[in-house]
Amino acid sequence: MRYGTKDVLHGVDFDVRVGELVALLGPNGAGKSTTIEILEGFRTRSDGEVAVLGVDPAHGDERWRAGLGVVLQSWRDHSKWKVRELLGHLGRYYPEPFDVDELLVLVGLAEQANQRVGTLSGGQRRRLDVAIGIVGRPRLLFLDEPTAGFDPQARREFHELVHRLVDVERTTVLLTTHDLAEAEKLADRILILAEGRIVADGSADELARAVAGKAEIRWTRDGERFVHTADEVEDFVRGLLTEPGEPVRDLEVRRTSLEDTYMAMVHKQEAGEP
Ligand SMILES: Nc1ncnc2c1ncn2[C@@H]1O[C@H](COP(=O)(O)OP(=O)(O)OP(=O)(O)O)[C@@H](O)[C@H]1O
Repeated sequence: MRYGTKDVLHGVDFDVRVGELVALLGPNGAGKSTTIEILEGFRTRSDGEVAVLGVDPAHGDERWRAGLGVVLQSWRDHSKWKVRELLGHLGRYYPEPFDVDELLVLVGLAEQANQRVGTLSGGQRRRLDVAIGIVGRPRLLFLDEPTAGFDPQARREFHELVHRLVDVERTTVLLTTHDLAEAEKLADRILILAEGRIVADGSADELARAVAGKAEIRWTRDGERFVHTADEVEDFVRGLLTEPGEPVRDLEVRRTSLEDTYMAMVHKQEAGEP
């Protein structure tokens, strides 16, 4: 993808399977929004091939668009509407919308059904954004930094909602986030984008193993603290526990975190390493 004379995406090539939740990670300016906007049909690509629900987004019609869910911060324009009325109204634009009461329960807004949008809390408004994004029962949902600004409780509730959408509705989700714990918790697969290229593609575990297969093992024995890195954790721990001598205490096994992996992958790309 090129803006003017500047190429911002290079050979970005990936497939998302039905029912999969894929997280797109990357530093600021990596090209996440550009990628998502091309897939949503909001931005015309300068080159390459794209198919979303079997259709080129540059030529997607109304029916195609009805299969997509896009979560925008749209509530601000609707502050005088009551929650139930707004969802009922928006649902009429789709061929097979959610039943409004079912949707309110799904997103956890049943108690706020008759409240005006302008009186909802930040977390409740974000749930309403999601409800608006999914009112047409999309097959594919785009979530762009969905929990930015959430408190821990609202974040947890939002994660449960996304899990329900994937498990119960079989919705396919493409999510961007800067929250690595969120990606690790939600995503079946993680794509890391750096400088417009995909530098990693796999589950959180697979990515961690690709960077460093080792795990760090810590323990205390006879009042002394020990740290060791090992490839074969189970073998090492079994040996440790069956060794004669003082008992092992405070045993901890720490795998490479997604943050370690992410930093290593992005740094490698930025340093121009193969
Ligand atoms: N309309 C535009 N015209 C020119 N350049 C643009 C335009 N939109 C984005 N860019 C450039 O394209 C690159 C990718 O931007 P993009 O917004 O896709 O990144 P991002 O990964 O979503 O970043 P962030 O995490 O900051 O949201 C950046 O270098 C940005 O400056």
